[in-house]
Parts: sequence; structure tokens; C-alpha cells
Amino acid sequence: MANAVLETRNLTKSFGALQVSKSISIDLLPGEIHAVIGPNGAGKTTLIHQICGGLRPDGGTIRFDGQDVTGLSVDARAAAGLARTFQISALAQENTVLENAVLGAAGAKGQGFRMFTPALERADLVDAARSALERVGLLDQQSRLVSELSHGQRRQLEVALALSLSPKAFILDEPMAGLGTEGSKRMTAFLNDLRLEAPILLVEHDMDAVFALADRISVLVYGEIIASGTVDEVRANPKVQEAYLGEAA
Ligand SMILES: Nc1ncnc2c1ncn2[C@@H]1O[C@H](COP(=O)(O)OP(=O)(O)OP(=O)(O)O)[C@@H](O)[C@H]1O
Repeated sequence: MANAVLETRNLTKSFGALQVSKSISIDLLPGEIHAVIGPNGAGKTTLIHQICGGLRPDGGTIRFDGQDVTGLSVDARAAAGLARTFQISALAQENTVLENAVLGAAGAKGQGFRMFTPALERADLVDAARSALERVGLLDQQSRLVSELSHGQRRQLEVALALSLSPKAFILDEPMAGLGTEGSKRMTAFLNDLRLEAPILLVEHDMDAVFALADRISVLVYGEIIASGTVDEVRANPKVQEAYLGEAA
């Protein structure tokens, strides 16, 4: 696909005799949410690790924003605009929302402040941090400690940090995990807005959220994409119903 922001071609990965990625080719188009679903152990996290650079594929290529990033490090991919959030929380719990956001803004400008105080004295960093907080709807929480935030608000803060990097794509690993019904609804609305910032590759077990958000779904089973298409196409696919969705479809 010529205008894909992100595309994998024939990715393969094995752990010993276990083939976890079997020639995976998927892409992410501008403006879309592309969900990757599949049963536990299907290889979703392994796929994300390869896309983000933490794990080297055995074969195949990954292109992002027009360049082959297959050999690039996690940091180089992040600097190129590939924003992964949620699985590894880098938030400082006993600091305020604003302090965390300011450090995120400092990191985005390549300025590795270890202390909060000098970063907070930089008006440009504070402005950038407040702007990111406003975009995720957390500006009114800026003085609270991270440890006082709800689970969902922490995830929004993580997105604010990612926004500082001016991402060209978001890779979201189970954003609904542990949120409860109300939290999931709020996160669904939030992600629906977030797609206006950059397209989202979404790994998620919550099918209500996936069906509400996804423009396209790819179904991964035993390391293989067994179906890919719109929500309706995937729900109606007999192979998918048999292998995964069952009653949920
Ligand atoms: N570093 C590793 N060494 C050996 N086996 C691994 C390693 N990482 C993952 N696996 C195995 O690869 C398979 C796919 O794991 P993966 O975590 O990618 O699945 P998943 O689809 O993300 O599952 P879940 O939905 O439960 O998070 C599993 O059988 C897992 O045990």
C-alpha cells in the first residue's frame, strides 16, 4: 500500500521450535485505527515488539514513514515518530502530572533533565507540556500527583507524553486493560479523538472497544493473520468465528 504510514512485510519470528510470527504483512493507513486481535498466545505482543524495535525479526521488513526501520533501535524508531504507550509505564508516581509532562517535553527536545526543577523553569517546556495535557483533557489535573490519578487518567497522561514526540503513529497495547466498564467507555471516546492526531495500531482484547473503534481488524491466530478487513467482514468470517470470536461475534 503506497501511502501506508507503517507496513510489515512477511515478518517471521521463532522462539526455538515455536513459530510466533508466520509471514505477517499488515499496514496502517493515515487516519485509521487498525486493530489486531487474537487469542492469548497468538503472537500479538511479539508482533508489537518487532514493530517497535525491541525484538529483531528473523525475516521480513518493517517500513515506517517511508523508510526501512527493520534494523533501527527502539529509540531511533521513537524519534522517527513511532509512539508506543501503555505497556511500560514510565510515569513518576510521586510527582505531579505537570512535572511528568514537562520531562516528556524535555525528552522530546533531546534534553535529558534528570531533575524536575530545572525543567520546570523552562517556559518553553512548560508550555509544550501544558499543550499536550490540554490535548488529552488533563490540564485541570496538572497539579495532582500521578499516584492520585485513576487508571484511565494515567493512560491519558502516557498519551500526553507520547504526543510530545509528535507521533506519526501510535502503537497501543491493551489500553482497556483493567479499566472497568465506565473507564473503557471513556477510553474508547478518547481513542476515537486520538486517531485525529495519528493513526493507531491497536492490540486489544475488549471486543466492544474494538468493534466500536476499528476501521479494520486483523485476526492473528497461532502467529498467522487468518483474516483482515472491516469490522463487518471480520465478524462474518467463518474462519474467525471458529478460531476466535465464537459467541462474541
Ligand atoms: N521471549 C520468549 N521466549 C520464548 N517464547 C516466547 C517469548 N515471548 C513469547 N513467547 C511465546 O510466544 C507465544 C506468543 O506470545 P505473545 O506474548 O506474543 O502472545 P499474545 O498474543 O500477545 O498473547 P496475550 O494476548 O496473552 O498477551 C506464546 O506461546 C509465548 O509463550
